[in-house]
Amino acid sequence: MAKSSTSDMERGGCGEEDMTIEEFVEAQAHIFKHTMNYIHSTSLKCAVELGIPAFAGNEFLKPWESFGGWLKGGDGETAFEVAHGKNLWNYGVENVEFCNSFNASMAASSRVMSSVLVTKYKAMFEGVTSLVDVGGGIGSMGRAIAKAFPHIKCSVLDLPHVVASCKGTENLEFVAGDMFQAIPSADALLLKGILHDWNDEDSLKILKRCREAIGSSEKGGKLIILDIVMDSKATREIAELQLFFDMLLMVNTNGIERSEREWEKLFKEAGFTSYKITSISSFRTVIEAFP
Ligand SMILES: C[S@@+](CC[C@H](N)C(=O)[O-])C[C@H]1O[C@@H](n2cnc3c(N)ncnc32)[C@H](O)[C@@H]1O
Repeated sequence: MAKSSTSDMERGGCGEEDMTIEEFVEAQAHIFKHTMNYIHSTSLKCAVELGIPAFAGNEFLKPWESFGGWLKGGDGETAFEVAHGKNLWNYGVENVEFCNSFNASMAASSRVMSSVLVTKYKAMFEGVTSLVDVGGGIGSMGRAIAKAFPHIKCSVLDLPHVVASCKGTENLEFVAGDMFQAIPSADALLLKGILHDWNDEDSLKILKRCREAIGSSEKGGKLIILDIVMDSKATREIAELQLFFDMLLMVNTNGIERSEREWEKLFKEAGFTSYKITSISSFRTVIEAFP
């Protein structure tokens, strides 16, 4: 769910034509409460996999106070920006403790997911000799792939302040950069929890850079995207959890959780011709996209 224009929101927005903003916020609060109950009832491992600890700090609670005003058309691209004066990624440049704690939570989530990916779904890496983890944080996923597949040359691309003190290994290197500007060429690009952080316009820019980066791969190249695919047939609990993440993204990053139809549209516009969806848990999905 992305922020609609003010007039859209005032008309009810978000496909709920006769909902007022107050009713909308109330409905979101309801989902939030149920989701918290669900998370409480799941294992710690599940909460870590979902990256929940990353969103439990004060920095992520404060934007909710600005949420109502922001929805009504307040300044700032996100409620996070209203609360902190900067977007999430720029805020991390100067707030080292916050940045470290966010990166550590993401790394913990990637540790849980990578162990499943490199064992149960190792076929996805067949024929791959080089891979870039785009927005790969401090390299938890990259390290697991480099270790499991020593023949794959792995790179982790992230913002300079994130990778500044990360050390590589024989087949793992860290690249400081901006995925909107350039992505190193490779047979495969992995994007975990990246595209859902951005609206369609920005996601398309990233996908076009990805398309360029795999363009010269002799093997044809592919993207391995780990994100959510919103599913209208999901159980109520899972649907609420997915909507909860959709709200977290709307409040903090101007991102969106997408349905298959929305993913497909983005892939087509970015020059990908086919894709394959594999559900790896009740909540998370891998989408392989091919040029
Ligand atoms: C939600 S985190 C996901 C991290 C990692 N993929 C994972 O799941 O553990 C998003 C990542 O994108 C990075 N990022 C944000 N803007 C970026 C940019 N312009 N270029 C490269 N990385 C960026 C952030 O620093 C952060 O590490």
